[in-house]
Amino acid sequence: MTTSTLEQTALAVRTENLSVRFGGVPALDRLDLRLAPGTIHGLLGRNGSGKSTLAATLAGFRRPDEGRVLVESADLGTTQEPYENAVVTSRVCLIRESGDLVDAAPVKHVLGLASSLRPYWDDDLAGELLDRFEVPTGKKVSKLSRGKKSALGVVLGLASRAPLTIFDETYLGMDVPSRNLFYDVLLADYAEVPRTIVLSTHLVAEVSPLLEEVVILDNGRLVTQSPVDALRGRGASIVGPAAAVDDFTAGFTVLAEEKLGGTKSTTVLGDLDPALLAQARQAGLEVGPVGLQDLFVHLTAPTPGARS
Ligand SMILES: Nc1ncnc2c1ncn2[C@@H]1O[C@H](COP(=O)(O)OP(=O)(O)OP(=O)(O)O)[C@@H](O)[C@H]1O
Repeated sequence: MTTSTLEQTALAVRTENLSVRFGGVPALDRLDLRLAPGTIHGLLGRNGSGKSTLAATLAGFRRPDEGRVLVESADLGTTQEPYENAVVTSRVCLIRESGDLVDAAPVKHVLGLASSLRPYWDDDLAGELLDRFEVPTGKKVSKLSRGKKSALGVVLGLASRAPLTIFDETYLGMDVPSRNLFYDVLLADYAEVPRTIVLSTHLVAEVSPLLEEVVILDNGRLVTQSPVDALRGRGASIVGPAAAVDDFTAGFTVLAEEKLGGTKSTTVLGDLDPALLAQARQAGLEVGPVGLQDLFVHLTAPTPGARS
């Protein structure tokens, strides 16, 4: 399969009024989302916000209680729903933290199964990644450490080259060097074979450099969906002499503050117009975009009376 053919297959996803309930309690509450094809999306939310439920529903593992999930691609022809739809599910790869791996099976068999089931599977990539993550292919899955199980999940997800690939906290079990390797290989392979990728996580600071668009959930509801740049433009970080920073940021909603000696960095919410930017420069202050993590914490902060 050539790269241009693969570009034709990148799946666009949308949800309409999507709700999923457990025992009558909504885990997803009337979500209207759009995931652009050929884009790396961050699916962000605090614990219990509905990320895994959404990931499973997008992948066709769950039937919506209300509303629907719709996917389309240039080569699919028609818009289709993933649930109980083999044509769509062969194009979607969901890798969960649990791994969904048969513990008794040797790693080699898991790879053989993936290669036979996944139409876009790339054996060379799988081999290269297994080497780089040092996953022992002769062992049974049950004998792998947590980190190596996660690495195997990452290999399965990337080598599947599925038009919609979803990593649901897959890499949590991996140590920092392995996670960094994951981010590097993900970006490199995405550049080679563009597809729709969803990274579900609460490690916001760590994954933010990879993301092009984000969906933020809170208590099953959509807080915001936005390109990362637009989101980061919703605030600013002001750095400079502490007193000057305090003067300048008085009256703004402060998201975060950090002080080192006489220098302070304050992150504020709000649009800084050109006049304010000029004023900041005159006061010797540096103005940068807001960190995604600061915005995330602000946007998902508990509000009095909110459902727990
Ligand atoms: N199988 C289930 N049975 C009952 N309730 C469930 C089930 N799965 C999820 N829930 C509930 O649905 C809500 C959303 O859970 P979900 O696992 O989707 O959130 P999450 O954002 O992935 O959380 P985390 O970051 O902690 O993994 C939670 O209130 C959770 O308790």
